[in-house]
Amino acid sequence: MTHPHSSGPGDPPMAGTGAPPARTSAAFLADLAVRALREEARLSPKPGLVDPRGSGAHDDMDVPLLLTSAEALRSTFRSVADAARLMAAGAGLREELGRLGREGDRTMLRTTRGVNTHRGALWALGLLVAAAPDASNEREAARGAARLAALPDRHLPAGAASHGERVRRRYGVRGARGEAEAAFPHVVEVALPRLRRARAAGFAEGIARLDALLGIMSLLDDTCVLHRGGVEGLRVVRLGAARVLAEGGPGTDSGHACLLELDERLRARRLSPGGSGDLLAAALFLDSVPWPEPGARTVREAVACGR
Ligand SMILES: CC(C)(COP(=O)(O)OP(=O)(O)OC[C@H]1O[C@@H](n2cnc3c(N)ncnc32)[C@H](O)[C@@H]1O)[C@@H](O)C(=O)NCCC(=O)NCCS
Ligand SMILES: Nc1ncnc2c1ncn2[C@@H]1O[C@H](COP(=O)(O)OP(=O)(O)OP(=O)(O)O)[C@@H](O)[C@H]1O
Repeated sequence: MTHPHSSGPGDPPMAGTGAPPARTSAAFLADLAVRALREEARLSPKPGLVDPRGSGAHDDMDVPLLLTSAEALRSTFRSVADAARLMAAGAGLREELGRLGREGDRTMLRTTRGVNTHRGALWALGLLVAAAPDASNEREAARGAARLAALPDRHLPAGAASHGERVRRRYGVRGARGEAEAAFPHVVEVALPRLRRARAAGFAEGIARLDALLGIMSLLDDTCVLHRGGVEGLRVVRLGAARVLAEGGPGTDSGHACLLELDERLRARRLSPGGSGDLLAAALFLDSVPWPEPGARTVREAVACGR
């Protein structure tokens, strides 16, 4: 039996006023990235994550804060897309993206008064926004993003170790950088196929997105979870998500009940699968890019009208 309760896409077709910008313009790509963040935030019920029902496993975030943060990052995504248009995909662009990403991080923290709402999402979406115009499909975009991620950034500050850095050293996982350098396998091989399979099976969009999120959660070495709950916490998240899927997924009554149980468990243990939330947003972004018809070479070339 299918389950009707879940909220999904909530945005009108295109933000802004007047005529839509050219399909590859920086403003357009930034809009797709911000929209992906908004749609991830509004999707419900997400286990352990912030959603319209509340703060999930967090005590410093809610949906309005995520939406404000997403909007504040619009200009960063726009600058990222502009830089990618003007510079060849090499070391210079990598360093410029690093600079813009760190500036975006500061904008986020200023906007949220110090709360890390979107660090991981900015990293993933920033790289994908930079790579999308020179790709003809989502797989190529992920590979372009991986090439950028793997280039050295001489200006990366040596400062205090991040949570991710500590977790990587302690548990030997590769975290957000590893996911990008591997061309976002949890986005391209897990989330997008699940999204499409669930849609093709007739599930509502919100169910398809939850199914994609659970698919990521069941497999990802999420440094947010490892930081808060260690290996045992990661086991709870991964097995819990796999169980929801084994019960029939979020679109069935038993899968839905199992999902709500998992949500309670994650909230009680303060386990937030933030990395999975980021990668769902990355999948929604790639899913929304108007890739050219087969035969045309890239998004950029497919659209004659320039930026
Ligand atoms: C790579 C980043 C995310 C730092 O990662 P690090 O693990 O050291 O830091 P931190 O723990 O603070 O954040 C990592 C975030 O990634 C997400 N995440 C966690 N695990 C994973 C995973 N396995 N896969 C993907 N994302 C994950 C979570 O949201 C987490 O909060 C990034 O902030 C960075 O280095 N930025 C530099 C600016 C830059 O180069 N930007 C380029 C694009 S604009
Ligand atoms: N819906 C969501 N709810 C909460 N976090 C999300 C959501 N979507 C994505 N995230 C990601 O989760 C990360 C926040 O996780 P978290 O608060 O655990 O990080 P932290 O600041 O490193 O750790 P801590 O809060 O334990 O000090 C952000 O980088 C963000 O990109």
